[in-house]
Amino acid sequence: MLLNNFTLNILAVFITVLVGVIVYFKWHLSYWDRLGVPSLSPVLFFGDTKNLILSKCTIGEQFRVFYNKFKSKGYKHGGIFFGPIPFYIAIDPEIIKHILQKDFQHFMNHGYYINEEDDPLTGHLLNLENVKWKNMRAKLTPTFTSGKMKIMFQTLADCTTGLKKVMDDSALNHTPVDIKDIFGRFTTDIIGSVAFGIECNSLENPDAEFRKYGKKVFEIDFFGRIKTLCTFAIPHPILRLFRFKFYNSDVATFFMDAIRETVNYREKNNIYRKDFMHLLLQLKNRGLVTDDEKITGDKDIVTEALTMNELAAQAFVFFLAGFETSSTAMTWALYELAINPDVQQKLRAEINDVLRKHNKLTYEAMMDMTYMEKVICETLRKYPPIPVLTRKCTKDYTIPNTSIQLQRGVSVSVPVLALHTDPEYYPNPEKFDPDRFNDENVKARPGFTWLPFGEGPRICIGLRFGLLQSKVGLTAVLKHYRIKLNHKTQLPVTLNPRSFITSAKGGVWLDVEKID
Ligand code: HEM
Repeated sequence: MLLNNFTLNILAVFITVLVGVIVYFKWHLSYWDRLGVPSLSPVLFFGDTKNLILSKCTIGEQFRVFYNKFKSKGYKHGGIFFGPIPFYIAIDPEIIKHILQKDFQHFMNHGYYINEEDDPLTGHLLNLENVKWKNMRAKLTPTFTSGKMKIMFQTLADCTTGLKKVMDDSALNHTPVDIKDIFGRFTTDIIGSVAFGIECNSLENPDAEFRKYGKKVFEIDFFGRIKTLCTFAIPHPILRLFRFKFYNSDVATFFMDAIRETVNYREKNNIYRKDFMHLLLQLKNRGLVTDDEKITGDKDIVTEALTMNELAAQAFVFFLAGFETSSTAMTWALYELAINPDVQQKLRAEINDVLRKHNKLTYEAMMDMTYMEKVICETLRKYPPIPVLTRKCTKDYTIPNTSIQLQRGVSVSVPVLALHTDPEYYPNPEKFDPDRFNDENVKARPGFTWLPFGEGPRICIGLRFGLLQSKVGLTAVLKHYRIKLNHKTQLPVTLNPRSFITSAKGGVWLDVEKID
């Protein structure tokens, strides 16, 4: 009898807690309705993102479903639940413009996890917030000017030798290439060289350590997904209290050691090399970027210099943000060129004309390739490597022309893939048509409807470099090889739901024919 009473009491407590939790979550899930923002039909635990959490679609596709649902009802914005987390979605380009540019002070941060003490590589530009971000952005901006791109160009062009060798082997042996893997090795070699000052040789040796760890950063397994969700769901001060680390320790150790070794070697031997690492060393030792070859010596410090950990985190983000995005863009470009041979031929004709005029591959030649630019823009439209932009609301904000107030701390998103495939802005969006980026067509479209690099003060700092290395890679391939789609490519092509970056499930496989 005593036991029965005890059991009943436990049961009663359990049911009360359960009912309490359910009531709380029901109330929580009515957050957008209470605010007056159009919402969908969120359910417990999954929110509105069941398909995404169960890996049935990509984040870009999931947000496109939301976008279409809100837009079809005439709404300019909406509110969804990413699991239990409320996310505001801007649909109307005018609202997007306010968020990314006009009212930037309210949306300055990405909201990603940062723990400089226990996980120093998280202290990079993409993650930094508020004043720290502003200062770091100001310091790094001079490293990405067109002048600096020009200086680095040869280091970048040198990596095409390895690329051609791999393509030659494929053409000679009639073996199809997994082009994403080849371009991944190409951009690893480039960024390894310009950001770390290391000859990675991953084109020659696919098992090179740099390639191995570079891939590992992007391979998000089950625990990686849980970790990522934690960084959105749990307040960051609590995570920091428990010394939560985002990057796996083997990855962090590899990159920290590689950077430390390069820094020590260059400082000890006063080495000058035309690359990002040289500019980062100037920032560390002199506090600013200059046009000379000095990395140490007189202290010209005008602002605070970078610490060793800060330098390492910035070199790391150049790698993180620079290799997979560009290799993805080049992969999709070749996929489209393989299935649109007329566009491939037109682009090759431009490459031949421009290279004949300039005699060799130079920075100026790359700038002259205007059709190439359009092909890349159209590729980034159809397949934006980063399909959704995110921001954190950092100050309460009244949405323009409404009385709705977004609260500080709420996550905000811009559904890039959805905008890029909206027939209102891009008629017949499935068609690959570089002429959409002719001057008159660009002018006819509303602004803030092409956002592969983001926009506003937080726009991709490496935009120029990303475009440049994509142009160089495509030029090196198309000048010497005709490409066709190999039957190993899974058709119709679908997006890989296990990747945050917009990539093809099963990869893109190409047959390569050498042009004499
Ligand atoms: C095709 C190539 C690339 C694409 C599509 C791309 C795309 C993006 C996007 C969408 C963002 C976020 C912008 C926003 O939130 O508004 C970003 C930020 C960033 N990207 Fe890129 N990126 C590319 C290449 C590169 C390269 C080559 C580098 C460096 C070498 C780089 C470094 C960065 C950094 C450091 C940030 C953070 C900027 C900040 O928060 O201030 N990216 N990129």
